[in-house]
Amino acid sequence: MQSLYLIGFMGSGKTTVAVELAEALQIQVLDTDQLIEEESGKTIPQIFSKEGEASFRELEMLVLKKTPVTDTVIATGGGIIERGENRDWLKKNGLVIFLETSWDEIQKRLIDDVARPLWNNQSTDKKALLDRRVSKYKEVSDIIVQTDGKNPTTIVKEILSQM
Ligand SMILES: Nc1ncnc2c1ncn2[C@@H]1O[C@H](COP(=O)(O)OP(=O)(O)OP(=O)(O)O)[C@@H](O)[C@H]1O
Ligand SMILES: O=C(O)C1=C[C@@H](O)[C@@H](O)[C@H](O)C1
Ligand SMILES: [Mg+2]
Repeated sequence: MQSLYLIGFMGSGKTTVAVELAEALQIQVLDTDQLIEEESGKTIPQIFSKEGEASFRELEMLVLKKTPVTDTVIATGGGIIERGENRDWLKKNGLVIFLETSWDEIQKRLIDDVARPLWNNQSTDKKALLDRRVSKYKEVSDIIVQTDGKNPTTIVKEILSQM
């Protein structure tokens, strides 16, 4: 089967849901953020602080294009859709699932987060970033699941019912 790519904003649950979806389908799971950290030998906050966001986006594109296009669930980073090249690649190669999550819900989920450099950057307007990205997530998605107030098991069931 075609690989399943989970997309959505920080805190939408891509990493969490990917594990459970892969388990349900009995296929492997990958996460582009984890692959970037493994390949670079650095954490995401280190890459952002030492090399900058542009360098992170370059690594992210290279990692995305190396992901297996069959039999895998792949959690992506929240900004994977920022590059047109990535959007084109996702549309061509994957079954893309958008975990749509409201601003209020995202704020609740990430209240204690310290690992997401953009979330923790006081000069970034996160609400504006979400608003700007929503149309890009929708542009590439084959399936959209609303996640507010639902647990990962329910979200997985809804994904499977739409496949
Ligand atoms: N459906 C859910 N309901 C409540 N909390 C959730 C749900 N899904 C994930 N969470 C929690 O929200 C936080 C963020 O989840 P997760 O890391 O899976 O998001 P993500 O979409 O992978 O974010 P990122 O884009 O930064 O990688 C975690 O603390 C996780 O436990
Ligand atoms: O939304 C984003 O731009 C990001 C989300 C995370 O998954 C990581 O990819 C990184 O922290 C950037
Ligand atoms: Mg994640």
